Amino acid sequence: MSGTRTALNPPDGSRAPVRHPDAPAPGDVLGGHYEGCFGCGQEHGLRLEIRAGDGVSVTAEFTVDPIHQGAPGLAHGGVLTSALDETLGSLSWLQRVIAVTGRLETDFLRPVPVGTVLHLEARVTAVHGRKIYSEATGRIGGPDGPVAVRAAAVFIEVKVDHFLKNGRPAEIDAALADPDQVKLARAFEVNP
Ligand SMILES: CCCCC/C=C\C/C=C\C/C=C\C/C=C\CCCC(=O)SCCNC(=O)CCNC(=O)[C@H](O)C(C)(C)COP(=O)(O)OP(=O)(O)OC[C@H]1O[C@@H](n2cnc3c(N)ncnc32)[C@H](O)[C@@H]1OP(=O)(O)O
Repeated sequence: MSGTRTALNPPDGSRAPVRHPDAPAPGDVLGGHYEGCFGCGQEHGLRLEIRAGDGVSVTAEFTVDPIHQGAPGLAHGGVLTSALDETLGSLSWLQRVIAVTGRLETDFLRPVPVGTVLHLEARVTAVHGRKIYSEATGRIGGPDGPVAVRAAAVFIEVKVDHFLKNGRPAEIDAALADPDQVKLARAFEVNP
């Protein structure tokens, strides 16, 4: 097994993930975490609408449009990885923890034609300190269809400060001027 794979395996002493008591109910649509986000913003990008699942899991449907092509008539692998990344990132809502992608590995198992509705599912498998281990699949034809893409990831828990310190000031100032954005950031920081 390679070193990179090892980093995606929860170490000894990991704990099971815990669904936050105030997590959205299974089936509820999670709001986006930021309107400017390429993954979940509704004005541009992938416009993903993600729903809470059971346990610490989420689901989403991603329609592959012509702007998502890599080869003629087929989805670009980087776009599919972005859809997986966003779906995995939204597991934050179930745990009420802010986390960013540390490592993300995608297996591309089948080509995904334009027009496909990719059925995405992601879940947290384990937590070790600030490291959150998770997995996702994208299936063709329905939630039980064949797996076209599969990902394993480690997300790292961060505080709101991570964005305040590292983001470009223009966008940070605009986010801080938006009461809904500030309310969301506070809700994620208050964790029992
Ligand atoms: C007012 C504005 C508010 C806005 C936000 C408000 C609310 C938002 C709510 C939720 C949404 C949050 C996020 C967005 C969600 C979805 C979008 C999709 C997800 C993404 O697209 S997000 C962008 C891509 N992402 C990055 O932009 C990360 C760049 N990166 C860094 O910023 C640092 O690199 C960081 C912070 C990751 C770590 O830095 P650090 O100094 O804090 O921590 P440190 O290095 O000490 O690591 C601590 C432990 O993590 C292990 N560890 C670290 N890195 C690892 C790796 N790569 N692989 C495996 N393990 C790793 C260490 O081995 C150690 O493990 P151990 O504790 O066992 O020793």
